[in-house]
Amino acid sequence: MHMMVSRPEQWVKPMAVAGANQYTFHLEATENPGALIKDIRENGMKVGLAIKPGTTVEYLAPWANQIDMALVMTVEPGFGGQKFMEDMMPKVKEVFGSGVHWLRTQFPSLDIEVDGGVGPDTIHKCAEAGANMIVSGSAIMRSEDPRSVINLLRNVCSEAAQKRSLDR
Ligand SMILES: O=C(CO)[C@H](O)[C@H](O)COP(=O)(O)O
Repeated sequence: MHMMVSRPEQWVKPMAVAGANQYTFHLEATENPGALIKDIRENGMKVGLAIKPGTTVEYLAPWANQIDMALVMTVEPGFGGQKFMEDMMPKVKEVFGSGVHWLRTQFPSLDIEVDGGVGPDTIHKCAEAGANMIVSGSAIMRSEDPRSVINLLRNVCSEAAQKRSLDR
């Protein structure tokens, strides 16, 4: 579950009771991420931690060893159909030339999800940066052939992951 809500603390137990196996909350929405991570684990769920475009990845990094998935939003949260923000990709990967390496390099086994504006035109950027989980709404729902779009998105991510593991 991606809980795009304020006060995410209040929904942990209800979501666990409803059968959720992962609870993703927004870093910006809580004053105590550590306590919330502990509570989610104690309720038997995996932990996802999301950051909005305006939040730098340095705020997420201290929690990266305690979570299962980092979610880098590539649009402002709110609604589907927005334009993919390519300038979020350095949060996932390396900024060429600067020597700064981010999530995929520092946390090779972390699940990294991108959400917003992801489709056939933008998936290569996400996959090459190192995202291995994606959310895609409009690109699939507005397609005349959703199945082929899903297959394409899946294949591009798998091939990039395979290439990364061979390069290591
Ligand atoms: O919930 C979202 C933003 O708040 C998602 O980005 C959205 O549902 C994904 O849709 P799209 O692929 O059209 O960006």
